[in-house]
Amino acid sequence: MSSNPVLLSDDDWALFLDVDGTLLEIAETPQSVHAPHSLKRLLETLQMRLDGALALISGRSLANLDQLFAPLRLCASGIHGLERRDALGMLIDPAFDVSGLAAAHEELDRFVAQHEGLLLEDKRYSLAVHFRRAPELADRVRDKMNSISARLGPLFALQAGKCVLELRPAAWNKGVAVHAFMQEDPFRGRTPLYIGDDVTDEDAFAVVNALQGQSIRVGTGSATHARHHLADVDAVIRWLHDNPPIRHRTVRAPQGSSRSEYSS
Ligand SMILES: O=P(O)(O)OC[C@H]1O[C@H](O[C@H]2O[C@H](CO)[C@@H](O)[C@H](O)[C@H]2O)[C@H](O)[C@@H](O)[C@@H]1O
Repeated sequence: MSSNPVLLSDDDWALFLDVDGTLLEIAETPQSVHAPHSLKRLLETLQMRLDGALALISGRSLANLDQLFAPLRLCASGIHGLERRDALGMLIDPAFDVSGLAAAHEELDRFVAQHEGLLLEDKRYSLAVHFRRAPELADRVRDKMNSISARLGPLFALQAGKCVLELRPAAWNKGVAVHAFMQEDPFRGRTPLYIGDDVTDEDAFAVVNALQGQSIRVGTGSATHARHHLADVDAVIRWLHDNPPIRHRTVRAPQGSSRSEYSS
């Protein structure tokens, strides 16, 4: 795995960015993160230079992403690939029946109330239990989520993350979202570049690799499909500033040979 990703200068890039741990430093609770103005400006600039081929691919809900990055309303996928907003601003929100989660919600409400430091995040289609403030409870959370998962059956998957375990619809993942964006303008025909930091980004790395794109894992420690590596959130922001993936337009020279030029 290379720690100095290099972009081929004459590719037309489509950029996919994970959020927590990639663009935003991990914080004690989901609500305590903040997207600085400089980050929003960087995303806006990249989006323009890519003619719109930039999407956030997050475990957070779309509504939550819009709050965090307001006033930007970027192309995005929320809840690990389940929700999606395309480049026309259209919402693709599969009518997934979540009634099966109601009993799990009640059970987890009680469980979290009995264990100080745990936090239940209800994302409508999924339920996440955070234990960042009580890491000693990790095994107990795992046991509880495993037992609920077994009762819910194969429609829901148990998703691990950073100090979190989540029950989410099994049919979607971040790879599904990246694949869907790549079928649509302005992503179609581009070379995908995905940057992410967590186990939930691995499906997307695999899809991007299969499309001959670039995959970059942030941080170290776990096995990964990613082919490149950046150290942390600061390194990601610096790298995006220094190596902005942009759109190149191939223009025909008079003799019929071709050359590339930046679209900006
Ligand atoms: O796919 P991502 O955009 O990376 O989102 C993954 C999860 O991020 C949030 O939880 C994580 O970040 C919190 C804030 O830094 C942190 O307190 C928590 O421990 C992390 O797991 C978010 O709350 C989840 O819904 C996302 O799935």
